[in-house]
Amino acid sequence: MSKPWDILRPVQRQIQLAMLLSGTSVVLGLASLALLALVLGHLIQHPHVWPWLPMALATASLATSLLLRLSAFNQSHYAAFRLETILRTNMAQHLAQVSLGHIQQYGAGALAKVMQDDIKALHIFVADSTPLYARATVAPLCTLLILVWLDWRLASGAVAVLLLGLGVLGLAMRNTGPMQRRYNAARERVNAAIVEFVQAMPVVRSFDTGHATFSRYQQALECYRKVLNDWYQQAGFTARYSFAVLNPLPTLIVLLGLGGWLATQGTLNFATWAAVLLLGAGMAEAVMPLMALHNLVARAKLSIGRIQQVMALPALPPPVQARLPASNAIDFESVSFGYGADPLSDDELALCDVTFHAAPGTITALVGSSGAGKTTIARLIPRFWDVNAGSIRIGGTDIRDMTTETLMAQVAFVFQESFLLADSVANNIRLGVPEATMEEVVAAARAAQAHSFIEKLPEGYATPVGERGGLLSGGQRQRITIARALLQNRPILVLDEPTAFADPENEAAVMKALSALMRNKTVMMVTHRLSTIREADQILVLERGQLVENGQHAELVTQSGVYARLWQNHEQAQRWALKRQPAALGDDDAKENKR
Ligand SMILES: Nc1ncnc2c1ncn2[C@@H]1O[C@H](COP(=O)(O)OP(=O)(O)OP(=O)(O)O)[C@@H](O)[C@H]1O
Repeated sequence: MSKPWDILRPVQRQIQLAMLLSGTSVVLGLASLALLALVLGHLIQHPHVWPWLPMALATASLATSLLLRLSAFNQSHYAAFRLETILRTNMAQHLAQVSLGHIQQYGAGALAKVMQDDIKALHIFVADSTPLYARATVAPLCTLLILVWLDWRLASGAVAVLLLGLGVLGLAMRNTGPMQRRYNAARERVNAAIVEFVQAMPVVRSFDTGHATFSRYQQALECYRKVLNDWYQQAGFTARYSFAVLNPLPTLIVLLGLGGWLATQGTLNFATWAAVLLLGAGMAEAVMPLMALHNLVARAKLSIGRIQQVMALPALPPPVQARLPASNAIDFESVSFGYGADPLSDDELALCDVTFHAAPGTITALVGSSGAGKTTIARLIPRFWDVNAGSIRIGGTDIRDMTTETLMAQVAFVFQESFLLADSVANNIRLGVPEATMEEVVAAARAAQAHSFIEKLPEGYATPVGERGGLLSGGQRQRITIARALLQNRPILVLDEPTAFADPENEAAVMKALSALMRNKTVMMVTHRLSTIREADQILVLERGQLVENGQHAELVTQSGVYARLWQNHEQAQRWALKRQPAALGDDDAKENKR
């Protein structure tokens, strides 16, 4: 991984310029004070001659100092905006290359937080801290040089106060490393608890009125308060003591006392004394921002670490020589795949030596118990992950030899959870086919059994669907996703439990929509509902990552294998449901009779 500050390289020049401007502004500010001291000395010696030139120079350098300070902040803010844009663009471009599996594993929420909060934190760091850093180092150093040049004895007095303040500051910051880490960890926990509390609210409330997540949030808050308390107790007193020492008053008292004594000894003239007082009073105070900067640097490093972690997510290797598929057939050949660190160890294999052929225009159903590997097969086709052994081919071409664009032009997906953008219904259907006309959108919606409910929405096709489609029901969201896939009209269709979140009323509509979508396509369909796959051209039965049976319903059901068992269970469940119905009716009748 690259060094932390490498991330600032694209705006390095601008940051350097901002620091140079800020440093020069400090020097000019000090020069204006030195000139004022000269004016004072001149007026004491020649009270009737107004020193126009030094006055004019002092005013000019003060004005230039202010202007430079302003433009230093302008530069650092421009650099921050530029850096923010560059990082967000780079990250978005990189994430577009990263396999979907890695993105899923990192977590959408965590990724959004890095893209949003950490890049923003870096923006604030570059905008505010860089000119401040130049000021906090250049100001005390230049002041010291001028003081030594003016009078080394007074300079020693001011340095003594500065060293005392720095010593106390050092004590206050002595344990900041571990403390800072504890503080950051506690802050992260509070943030995570807030996100969990808000995101899980609809689910959690129905179970425990939000009490459990709220108490997790409170615990995180309590831990945060404790860390702050400890930090305050450990460093608070010394920090306040160092602030008291570094403030201008102690330096002023030392310079006044020492200067007064030297003046009475006749070894210090008034003009020099006045200059030292004017310049030296602020010397110790000028280092104070260093403490805040120390914390800001630590926080910026944490943000940079997370940004670099995201940028280090491995991108899918591009094909050496891009090839096109010759047909819409899908072939798995001796595919093995594991999610773990040692993917090919037997314990970690999610798929083991899976081989099958799905002919163009046929429906292949994937069945098996939970965790058997059905979803893994579905997700390997769009390269959520790359296989660890064997190969997957579409139309005879290994999917690793296709560009992402070629692969995506072949395959459309409908997953359990349908993802909708916070946009209008029409634009959600158009996703991936932005040039589609309104007629085409409506035709797709009609075929997906979505037209009639869309028409009843307040603004029809222009109705916003809300964040992640939250204003629609599960079945409605699913039918919009199906309309989207219909419009995309890609020759291969991967369906992963597409009716999982549809209520019984919607399920029939979703199934009807799906049959329109599946027409003339090569379909891979993961499902637990065996009733929906009786007509499939082939059924692949998986058990613990292995393909144990392969055939049509009629033949598989007669073998006394896994499918026959699954089918028996399915039939039993159906009979149980049918038996329950009259019983339930009976219960109601009984209640009715009682009334
Ligand atoms: N992202 C992941 N990271 C690590 N392991 C995973 C991941 N996804 C699935 N697995 C594991 O891989 C195996 C196969 O999972 P898969 O989701 O393919 O099964 P499935 O047959 O679709 O199950 P279900 O019917 O419950 O959805 C399981 O042991 C599962 O725990």
